[in-house]
Amino acid sequence: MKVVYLDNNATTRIDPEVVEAMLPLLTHQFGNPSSAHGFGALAGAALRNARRQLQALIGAEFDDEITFTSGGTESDNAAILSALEVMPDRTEIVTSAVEHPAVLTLCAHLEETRRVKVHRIPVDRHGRLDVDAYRAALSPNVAIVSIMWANNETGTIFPVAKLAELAKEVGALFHTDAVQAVGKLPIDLKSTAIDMLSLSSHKLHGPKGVGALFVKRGVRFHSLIKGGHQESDRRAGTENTPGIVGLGTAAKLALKFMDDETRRIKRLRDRLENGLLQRVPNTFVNGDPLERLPNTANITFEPIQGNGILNLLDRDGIVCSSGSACTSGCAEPSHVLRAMKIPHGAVRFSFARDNDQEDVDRVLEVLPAIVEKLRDAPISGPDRRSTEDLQCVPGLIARRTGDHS
Ligand SMILES: Cc1ncc(COP(=O)(O)O)c(C=O)c1O
Ligand code: FES
Repeated sequence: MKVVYLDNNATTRIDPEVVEAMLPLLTHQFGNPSSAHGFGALAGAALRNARRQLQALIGAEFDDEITFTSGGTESDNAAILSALEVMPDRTEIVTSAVEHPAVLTLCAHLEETRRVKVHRIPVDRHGRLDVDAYRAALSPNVAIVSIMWANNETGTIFPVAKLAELAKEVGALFHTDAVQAVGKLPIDLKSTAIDMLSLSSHKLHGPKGVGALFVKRGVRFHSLIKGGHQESDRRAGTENTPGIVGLGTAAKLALKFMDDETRRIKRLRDRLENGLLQRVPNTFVNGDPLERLPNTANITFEPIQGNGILNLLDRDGIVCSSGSACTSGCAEPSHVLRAMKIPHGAVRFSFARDNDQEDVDRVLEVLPAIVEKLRDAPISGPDRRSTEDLQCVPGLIARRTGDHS
C-alpha cells in the first residue's frame, strides 16, 4: 500500500538533490572548516556557499547574519537566552500562548528559575493574536518578544513585521520562530525590523538536526554554547558540514519551487478542505480563514477527538497528525486548540511538494466513513470523551506528548 504522507509540518522527505549535495562532505570532503590547510578550506567554502543560499531564501542583507545551529529548538533557545544576557536590566519576555514548546517550555523554566516575567499573549478562536493585549504587554522592561511567524498546528500567520515595529518602540529585541514559514512563504528580512529568526532544515526537505538563527547585523548576541570560535563566536563546536550543505541546497530548491509549488499545494489543500466540508457534516476548519499557510489544513470533526481518526487513517496508509496534547487517545486538545477555545481535538493535514491530487482523493474516499463510524461508536469510547470528563494529569501529558512538531 502506498503511504499517503500528509504530515509535512512534522517533517519532510529529504530531497534526493539534497542527499547528492551532502554526499561528498560525508565521504571524501571531510575536512574541518576551521583548519588552516587547503583541505579544510574546501569544507569552509561549502559552508560559505550554504550560508549564501540561505541568505537568499530569507532575504537577509548579509551572509554573516546567519549562524548554523542544530535546529529550530536550539535557535529559539539561543535567541531568547542571548537577549536576557545582553539586556540584564530587562526581565520580561513577551510571547504568545500558541508557541512551540521550544519557546514555551524555556519561558516556563525561566519564570521558575530566573524570576523572569512572561507575558503569554492570547489568541482568538481563529488563532489570531490579540494585538491590543500585545501592545499592553510591551514596556521598557521587555528584553525580547518571541512570536512565531506561522503556527505549526493551524498554519495561522502572525503579522510579525508589524509586531516587530511595535517592539522596537520600547527598545525590545524581536525574535520570530519561522520554522513553519521558511520555504513556504516569501520572506525578505531586509525590509523588516525583525532582529532574530529561527529556522529548521527538516521542514523544507533538508536533513534533520540542522537549522539556523538569523541575527541582524548590529544586534548584540551571546552564544548559548561556549567553546571555540566557530560561527563568528556565535555557536561553538565544529559545524555539521554535511547537514549545513544539505540545508543550503534545500534552501536553493525551496526558492526555485516557491511560486509554482505554493499555488499548486494550496489548490490541493483547498480541494481537501472543501471536499471534507461538503461530505462530512459538523466539520470545521481551524485557523485564520485568510492569513494561513497554504499547505496546512486543521480540521475538527465534532465531537470526535483527533486521535481516533488518526489511528484509523493510519491503518489505511494515510499519515497525518492530531491536534491533541496526548498521543495515547485521551481527550485533551493541544495547548494551541485550547488557547483558541476549541473544545475538541482536530486532525492536521500538512502538504508539501511530494503530494498530488491522488493523495487528496484517497483521503476524501476514506475519511467520511471513518468519521461516521466513530460518531456511531458507544459514548464510552476514549474518542467521545469531552474535556470535562477527563482528569488530566499534567505530568502524564508531559510524558505522553510525543509530537509537538
Ligand atoms: C514552530 C516550530 N518551532 C520549532 C520547532 C522545532 O524545530 P526542530 O525540530 O528543528 O528542533 C518546530 C518543529 O518541530 C516547529 O514546528
Ligand atoms: S491529555 Fe492525555 S493525560 Fe491528559
